[in-house]
This record gives sequence, C-alpha cells and structure tokens, in this order.
Amino acid sequence: MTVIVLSGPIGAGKSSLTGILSKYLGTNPFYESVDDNPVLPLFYENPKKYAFLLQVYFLNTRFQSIKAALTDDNNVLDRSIYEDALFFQMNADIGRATKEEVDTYYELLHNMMSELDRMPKKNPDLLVHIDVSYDTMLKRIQKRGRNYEQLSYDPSLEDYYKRLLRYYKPWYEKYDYSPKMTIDGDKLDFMASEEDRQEVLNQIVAKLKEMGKLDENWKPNLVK
Ligand SMILES: Nc1ncnc2c1ncn2[C@@H]1O[C@H](COP(=O)(O)OP(=O)(O)OP(=O)(O)O)[C@@H](O)[C@H]1O
Ligand SMILES: Nc1nc(=O)c2ncn([C@H]3C[C@H](O)[C@@H](CO)O3)c2[nH]1
Repeated sequence: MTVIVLSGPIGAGKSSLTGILSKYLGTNPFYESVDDNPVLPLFYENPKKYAFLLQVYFLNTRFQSIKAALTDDNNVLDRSIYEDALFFQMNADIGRATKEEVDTYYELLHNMMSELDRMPKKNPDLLVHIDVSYDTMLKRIQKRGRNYEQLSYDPSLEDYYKRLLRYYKPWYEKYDYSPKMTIDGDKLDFMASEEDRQEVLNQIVAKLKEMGKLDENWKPNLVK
C-alpha cells in the first residue's frame, strides 16, 4: 500500500498523471479542488485581497486530503500540503500578505503538521515531482484554457509564473518527508505519447520496487 504525492508548477501535468498513475497502480486519486474552488477566480482578479483567503482554503482542503490519504494508505494526490507554503511564501514575498497573515498562516500550518505527526502513518511513501520549463508550463496553461490563468487576462502573470518556477528548486531539495524523484515534464509527453507514458510509469514503478514498496513481481492492474 502506498501514498504518492505529486508536485510541480501550474499546468505541469499533476492532475493528468494522478489519473494515469492511480489507474495503473490500482489506487485512489485525490484531486486538488479547482473548478469548485470559489476563491480561485477572486484571487486572480484581486491577488492582494484574496491571497490569504485562498491559501487558507487550499490548506484546509489539502489537510483533509492528506489525512484521508494517510489513513486509507492507497492513494495518489495531485498536489499536497507539503507544497502549500511554497505558494504562500511566494505571494507573501511579493507583498500579498500582511505580517499578521504570515504569522497566522505559519502557526496554522505548524499545528496541522503536528496533527499529521501524531497519525499512525505520518508521511507519504514517495514524492514524484514534475519538472517543467516556463515554455512548457505556459503551453499547458494555454492548452487547458482557464481564462483567469492566461497572460491575456493579466500580463503580470508572466512574472508570477517565472517566479513560481524559481521557488521549486530549493523547495524540492529541502523536501524530506519521503523519498523523492523527478520526472522530466519537458521531454516526456505522457498525454500524447503512449511510449512516454509507459516510460514515466516504469520510472515510478522502478523507484517503488527499489524502495521495497512494490513486490519485484508486481504487474499493473490495468494495461491500456
Ligand atoms: N506531459 C504532457 N504532455 C502534453 N500535455 C500535457 C502533459 N501533461 C499535461 N498536459 C496537458 O496540460 C494541461 C494541464 O495539465 P494538468 O491539469 O494535468 O496540470 P496540473 O499540473 O494538474 O495543473 P494545476 O497545477 O494547475 O492543477 C492539460 O490540458 C493536460 O492535458
Ligand atoms: N495562491 C495559490 N496558492 C496555492 O496554494 C495554490 N495551489 C494552486 N493554486 C492555483 C494555481 C492554478 O491556477 C490553480 C490550480 O493549481 O490553482 C494556488 N494558488
């Protein structure tokens, strides 16, 4: 039984890979709430006003998801609580949160992480990070077509996205809640190419076998 958390910038392919991977492993997916998130459009319209509220919204849903996932021990999460502070810190660094909001946020996060530390299973088994360049990220954001994420909606999103990418490298290096691995999201087009999809799945399965989380003779539940 495994809990796998995915990470990566906006449009990296986390939701897509969550679906593919959970089917392949025969586990249950947890998706980040986006289309039913009432605060997200407000945030893109007025980031300074809504950065804190949006973060509390995401933090709350991510806390619920990771608790359920660690209890069930049979899941893939498309983004997790471990990535939450990356987003908030970046928004705080560009002046979208007051000192009081920053302090309150970190206290809340700390309390939630302490709760997780008291659970029988405390950590995920593996982090799979999808690494993408700015060009790939932007192409995927355009392909998905959410209006408020487009540069035509707000040209300052170019700086926001580039900045976000810069926060990922140190975040990934510091992450130590579980073993981790990176997928090259620029090279491996796991949506359009069957061969690339299999390559990504092989890399993840090899890592799980190496960690002893999958039996050496393990075969997929569902081959498409
Ligand atoms: N490897 C890939 N190759 C080609 N297209 C991809 C790939 N991964 C994702 N896409 C496409 O890019 C878009 C964004 O993908 P997806 O929604 O999975 O990203 P995400 O990382 O979950 O984004 P977000 O952080 O915003 O939730 C979708 O239209 C998807 O079909
Ligand atoms: N500010 C902020 N904090 C988060 O923790 C966070 N997580 C995701 N997002 C935004 C990115 C995509 O538009 C969309 C889907 O990932 O939601 C976030 N925005």
